[in-house]
Amino acid sequence: MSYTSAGQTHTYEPLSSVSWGGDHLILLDQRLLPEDIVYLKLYTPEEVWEGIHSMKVRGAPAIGIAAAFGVVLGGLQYAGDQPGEWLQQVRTTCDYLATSRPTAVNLFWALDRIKLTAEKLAETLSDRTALNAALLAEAEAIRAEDEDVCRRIGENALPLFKDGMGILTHCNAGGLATAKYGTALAPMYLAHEQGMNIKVFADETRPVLQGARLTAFELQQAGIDVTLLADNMAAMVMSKGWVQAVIVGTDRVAANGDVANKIGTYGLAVLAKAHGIPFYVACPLSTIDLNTKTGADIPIEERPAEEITEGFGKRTAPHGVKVYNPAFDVTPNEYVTAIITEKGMVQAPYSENLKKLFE
Ligand SMILES: CSC[C@H]1O[C@H](OP(=O)(O)O)[C@H](O)[C@@H]1O
Repeated sequence: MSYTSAGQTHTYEPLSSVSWGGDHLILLDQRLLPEDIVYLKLYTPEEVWEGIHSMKVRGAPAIGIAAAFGVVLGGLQYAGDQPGEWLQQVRTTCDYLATSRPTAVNLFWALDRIKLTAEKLAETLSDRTALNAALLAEAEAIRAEDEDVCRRIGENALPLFKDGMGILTHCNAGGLATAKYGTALAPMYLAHEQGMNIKVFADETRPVLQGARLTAFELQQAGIDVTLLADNMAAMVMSKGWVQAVIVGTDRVAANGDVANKIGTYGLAVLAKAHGIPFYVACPLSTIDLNTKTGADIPIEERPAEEITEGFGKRTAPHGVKVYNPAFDVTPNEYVTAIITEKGMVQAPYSENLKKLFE
């Protein structure tokens, strides 16, 4: 990727969160960013499950991509010569990886897709090597398609931006959460490539600090003007007139347009409405789940208390204190100005307009 500043063209290669290493999955351990860049080699579905569950890899599309390669690792573990047994191994691996995290629908979308592919392959192929090679090709396709989809989301969201605009975002919906470019951050990269001066305000996003550790890192690496905020500062920044748009990613959009995203998003949407600021959600169609009727039906992950009580490398709360640590919240569709996808922008009435995306 590249951008021009002061007449100088700068090129850089953004970090890749998930890639295939021939017979293993390569994961960038996002828990260690921004201080340490550590790539892990994973050889078993169990390692992939743990990588997703512990958030070494995180972000809805990236989770789905990692899980797809995890299923390939499961297929490679089968040593027999019966396609039916290989298929059962693949199905068992899919069911296992589906238990790694509950909210991001891309996990289940990717697992369903790779399982369906395996079922079709087992009808026509009998050689184990051929079966595994074809399943790997599907996982690679999921990854490659996500990169293209994210770029198209960026292109569709770009018209919402203009020179000098202040944009606030929450958590990390950047290249680290996807195959490349990200969703909410994709238009920021394109705007910057085209010489547009945007000012991004990134919420730190407690308790896992994806905004501080990942979004600020990504945007600084790209030379984009980014200001880091504590999560309690958004209202003041909006009241100063510094923000003209909020754009976030999502982990699951319900059929009625309710949006599950990182905890704190709902509050931002209410603040944006109160200040007359548009609130945009950027996502691929693989994050829109028409089978989930409303936000009330979206499973919300609760994570360990230690994420809150032991941040910053030291204890930050008394032992034994009760902790509530939901990783996501749901923004009702009436707070969502528009949802930007690879197929274009969708606005209310979401129940009918989201359905049209799949027709
Ligand atoms: C482009 S999906 C990004 C989405 O995923 C994040 O959750 P987590 O870091 O817990 O995987 C967050 O909700 C982002 O908006």
